[in-house]
Amino acid sequence: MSEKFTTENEINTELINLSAILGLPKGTEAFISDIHGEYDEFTHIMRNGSGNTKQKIAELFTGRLSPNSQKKLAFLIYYPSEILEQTKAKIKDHEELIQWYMDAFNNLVEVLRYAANKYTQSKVRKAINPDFVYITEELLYTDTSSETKQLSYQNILDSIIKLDIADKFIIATCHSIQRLVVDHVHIVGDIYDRGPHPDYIIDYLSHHWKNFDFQWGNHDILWLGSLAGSKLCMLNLLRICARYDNLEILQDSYGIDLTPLIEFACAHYQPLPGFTPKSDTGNKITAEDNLINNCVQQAVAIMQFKLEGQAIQRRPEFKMESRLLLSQLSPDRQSIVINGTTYPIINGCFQLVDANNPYQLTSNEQTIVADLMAAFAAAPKLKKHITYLVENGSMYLKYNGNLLLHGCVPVDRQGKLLSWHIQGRDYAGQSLLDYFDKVIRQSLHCPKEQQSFNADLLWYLWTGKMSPLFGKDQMTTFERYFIADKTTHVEKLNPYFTLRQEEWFADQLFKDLGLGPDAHIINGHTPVKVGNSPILANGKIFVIDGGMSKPYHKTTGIGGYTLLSNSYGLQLVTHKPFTTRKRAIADMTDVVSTKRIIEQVVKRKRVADTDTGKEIKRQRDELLHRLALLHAAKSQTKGVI
Ligand SMILES: O=P(O)(O)OC[C@H]1O[C@](O)(COP(=O)(O)O)[C@@H](O)[C@@H]1O
Ligand SMILES: [Mn+2]
Repeated sequence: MSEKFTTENEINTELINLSAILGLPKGTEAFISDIHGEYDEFTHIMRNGSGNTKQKIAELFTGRLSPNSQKKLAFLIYYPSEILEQTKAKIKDHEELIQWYMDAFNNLVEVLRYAANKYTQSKVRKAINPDFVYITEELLYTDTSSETKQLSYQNILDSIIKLDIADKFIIATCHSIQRLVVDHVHIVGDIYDRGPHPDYIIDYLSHHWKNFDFQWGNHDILWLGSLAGSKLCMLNLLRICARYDNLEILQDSYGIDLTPLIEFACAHYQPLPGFTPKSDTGNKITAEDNLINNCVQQAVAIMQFKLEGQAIQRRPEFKMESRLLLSQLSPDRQSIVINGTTYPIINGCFQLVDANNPYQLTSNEQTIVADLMAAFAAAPKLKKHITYLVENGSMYLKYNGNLLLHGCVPVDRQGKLLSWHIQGRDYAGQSLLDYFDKVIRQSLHCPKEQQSFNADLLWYLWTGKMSPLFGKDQMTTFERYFIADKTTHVEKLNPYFTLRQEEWFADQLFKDLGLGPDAHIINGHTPVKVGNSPILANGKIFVIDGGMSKPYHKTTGIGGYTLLSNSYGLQLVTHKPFTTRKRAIADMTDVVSTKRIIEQVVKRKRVADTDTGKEIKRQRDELLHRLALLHAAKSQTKGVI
């Protein structure tokens, strides 16, 4: 601002502009979590403004458009290219098509005007395709009550059709509406893993969306960690990619050559039932991919367990000795002793584990891991995406008085903050979150230090007991592969997850974390099962795991939840499971099933009541000060004369 607004006139104009913004209603924030690479489902939610567009259409058109026509209009806004194509294939009569275009223009401009009324004209202009700014503004701000204006409005619409830019205009207007119905998007973690296209999600956000932020999830940490020099993060993500039939993300999207790994895996391992990959797309996995995924998963899991053993021994402060499992195997590898109990081994694949030195990689394994690390570090698109995730993300975020955090704040059974002693200091609550945040940024800044403390700490963030992003006492990956007895698979959640039902606990957390009494905490991470409520602690804590991960639909029974915060309060949106984009368009299935009002404020919230408002007020004070200086200088000059 320092160079701008120097003359009295400029300052006055900006002061008027800022006051106008402060008086506008607060923009709508959407909270989405656990997208897990489900790009189509994620964009479906973004396209429908997390249910907001449908609501705006109903508010505007009930009594004028039938429910079915409202749905058609909504789908035109969500998927303009596809709906245009469908419509043109159906309507053969020219006159009828012209009428369809006219109706579409009018309806879309009306929705755009309604969505835009919360913003300044300059903000709306930024949401309009530059090719159509003039036309759109003419249509948007024309008062059609006068006869001459009506004629000019009609002429514009006629010209759009005659000039053959009707389709382009419709598509651009629909995109502008999509951009305006939600003002700010928060992604509360886990963009990566399991689903096919986290890469598209990052691309989409970087190209289409200005106002958003990420709070990292434990799965995102694996990707950040891989670039920060953690072999363990890389091996974990590779194993998950193979488990979910998604090695393509590495090979095709990020250009990482997995051929040596695949050849190695297929040469040393035979398919085993416990390593059968899960299909995320619903498509049948080919026999060849089945074999590759199965063997790669085994090869990588074994390297992971070996290097985990080394890290646990290297870092006694992590207190993870109970996870040293390879050394607990019987000499014949047919059984294992855990906590004094002997369990038979299933899916055993320990042929490359040296009984005398179980945590040592073979020389082939060492080469494979080193080459993969180098390939990850040299993949430009991966680097770009991860840098984007780091620069626009954080461990947690305080925004408009609320706290956004993927997992939990580690506490004991009484709800007292648990303290972690690391690198000579104690960290708890916010200082623990800040500590991890700092380490992440540092490690990505100097990613070369493999085996470094920071790299190990990133792996700890994935799987350690004091990790706010994981929030469980242990990750039982080994037991889940190799032991049939399900009691060994249990991962105990931190007491936070039970206590967060209680209002007193929420109030206490607000105090501990420096939040106001009207705050909310928004978490992701744990899928909400049917019958359980995502609204906890009397509406002070929300779990909005989007439940988008397809293999998890069985657990949740629904698609998941998102949360909206607008100028009137908070609304919880329930989504039905999403199948495919094609099916969603063909059946016009709006995945939004219900919208529940959680909290309604008596006084509508304005921009002045938000964090942006605070910044604007700061700017206003600076300008007022500048103006006072100008006035003082002026009166001094007058005095001299
Ligand atoms: O369903 P999968 O692929 O076996 O994954 C289970 C593992 O994922 C985790 O739940 C972590 O992932 P989430 O953050 O998605 O919960 C582990 O605690 C668990 O061991
Ligand atoms: Mn998670």
